[in-house]
Amino acid sequence: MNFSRLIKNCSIPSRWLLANNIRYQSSSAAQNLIQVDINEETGVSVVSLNRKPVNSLSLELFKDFCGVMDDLEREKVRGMVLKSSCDNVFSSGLDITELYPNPSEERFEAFWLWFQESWLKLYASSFPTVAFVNGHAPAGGCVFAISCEYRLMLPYYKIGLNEAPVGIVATEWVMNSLRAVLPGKNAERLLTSGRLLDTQEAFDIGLIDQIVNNEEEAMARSEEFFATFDNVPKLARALTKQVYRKNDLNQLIKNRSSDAKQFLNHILRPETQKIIGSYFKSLKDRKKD
Ligand SMILES: CCCCC/C=C\C/C=C\C/C=C/C(=O)SCCNC(=O)CCNC(=O)[C@H](O)C(C)(C)COP(=O)(O)OP(=O)(O)OC[C@H]1O[C@@H](n2cnc3c(N)ncnc32)[C@H](O)[C@@H]1OP(=O)(O)O
Repeated sequence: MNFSRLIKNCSIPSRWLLANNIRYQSSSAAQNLIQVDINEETGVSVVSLNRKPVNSLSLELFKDFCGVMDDLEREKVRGMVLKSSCDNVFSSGLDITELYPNPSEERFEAFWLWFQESWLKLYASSFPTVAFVNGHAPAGGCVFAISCEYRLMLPYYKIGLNEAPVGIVATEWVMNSLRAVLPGKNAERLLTSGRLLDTQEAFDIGLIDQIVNNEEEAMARSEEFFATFDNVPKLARALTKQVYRKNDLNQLIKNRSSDAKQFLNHILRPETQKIIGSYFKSLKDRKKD
């Protein structure tokens, strides 16, 4: 195998960004949408999604996430723990206001490309990744979690890919990330039913790896996970992960602009807009009851 070609092919940021003529520029330093804390002693970085109240995923959050991932690659961190700094919610998924009502083509295209970019950087990161699911993780929240290598979750929350009931078809690369974590038939059932599982159910079918009771425990379990790689050369580990995930990555890399167009066409269909609109209204109305 030609390793130098492989490394070049895995040079995640520049190759993929330049292909789409988009470059990282921190969009929201003042908003502090992502908090990063690197422990100098252990080399572990804790990345907290911080878009109050429920970490809905906006264009600005995706841009900042990509910037953070680039920084962590440069810093050569030993591992990353991804968590939320919002109460009770890991992430509520894509910000519905990016999808409804009828987004402008320009904004939506940028939104989707940065979302793809976030997934590519997380899914192919050279360092080990742990999701500490410290709150509900529907839809895009679940995608963040399944794109990491290891999942820890607090009890009594919900996780799953509920795109279908919201009128959205999860894209193929999202389905592939789920298939990488769950055996075929469970993955398909989770996607087609859009059912959200509670922590125990998610553990029972293998969607998460461990249930933890608090943050301290989560950090201790993460440290144990990172320690399993301490005697493995970093480059060999990273390339093994990237080659193992290569088919999933290539499926998106080869189809980035058609993926964005397809999703936009789907979102702009009047029937889809209607379903998302009534779903969003039901979210707002829930509070009034
Ligand atoms: C590596 C990168 C991976 C990224 C992957 C992303 C996407 C994957 C690909 C495919 C498609 C994905 C589609 C989606 O994600 S669509 C979004 C689907 N999300 C949901 O269905 C969740 C909806 N929210 C909830 O169920 C609940 O809010 C909650 C998360 C369980 C939290 O409940 P809680 O009671 O604590 O809060 P509220 O419900 O009162 O919410 C507070 C406030 O926020 C508004 N809100 C909630 N979710 C969203 C959202 N996703 N977008 C925009 N706004 C949201 C809610 O309406 C409230 O607003 P208010 O004005 O009433 O205060």
